[in-house]
Amino acid sequence: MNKVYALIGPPASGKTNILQELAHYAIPEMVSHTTRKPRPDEKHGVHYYFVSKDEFQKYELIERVEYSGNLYGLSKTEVLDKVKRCPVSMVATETNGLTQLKKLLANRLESIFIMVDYDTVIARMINRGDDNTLINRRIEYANRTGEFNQWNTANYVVKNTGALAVAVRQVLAIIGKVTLPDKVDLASDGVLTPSEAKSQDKSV
Ligand SMILES: Nc1ncnc2c1ncn2[C@@H]1O[C@H](COP(=O)(O)OP(=O)(O)OP(=O)(O)O)[C@@H](O)[C@H]1O
Ligand SMILES: Nc1nc2c(ncn2[C@@H]2O[C@H](COP(=O)(O)O)[C@@H](O)[C@H]2O)c(=O)[nH]1
Repeated sequence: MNKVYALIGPPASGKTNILQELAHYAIPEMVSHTTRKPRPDEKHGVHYYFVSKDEFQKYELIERVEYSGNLYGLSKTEVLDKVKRCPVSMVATETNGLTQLKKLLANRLESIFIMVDYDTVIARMINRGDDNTLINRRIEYANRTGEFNQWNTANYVVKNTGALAVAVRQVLAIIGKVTLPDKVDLASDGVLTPSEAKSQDKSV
């Protein structure tokens, strides 16, 4: 059964960055439509389909939300195409989107909560160039919709307060894309178990 993993969590927890890294492993992301203006490094069709409010109304969306004064939504075509074609696909969404996707995808969908603390969220939003009004709106939304507490209900939790690569590796492990190296034969490597060492009178 083809699976979809939703990355959820507070603003600036790193959902977008993690999805960008996963793209290097050929793990596709469902691209949503938004009326928000692109950030400096964002590309149309990669991070979002950036559209006007009028255009936004024309798409057949399976879910939509107003978030911080902008509209966001996933088109039916985008979701069904990815579910049909891709063994694993990813999506970043806020709370309402997750609820809608669960209704549609049922047990094809699993959620991964990207956990960061409050202070880190604020610092990253300032660093990202978000202004104070936007930061306040996003924090208010996150508090109101329980985005800091979704670890309670998510299928998986990944902490993203250290190196991004660590969080990415954990997500890869959850979605079954990390293969373990071959098991090493410790005896043939000259490493002794404690009982072997004792029998050879070597301290360990
Ligand atoms: N592990 C990390 N260490 C340091 N900075 C990070 C880490 N992960 C992400 N960031 C930075 O935090 C900021 C927010 O990341 P990102 O945009 O991926 O978060 P997001 O969860 O998608 O946010 P939003 O929900 O607000 O769109 C970015 O500037 C990003 O570079
Ligand atoms: N319900 C939906 N939420 C979405 C969608 N695309 C993104 N998002 C979430 O919105 C916020 C804000 O994103 P930003 O890129 O403007 O900072 C974040 O939580 C995203 O995960 C969507 O199609 N539907």
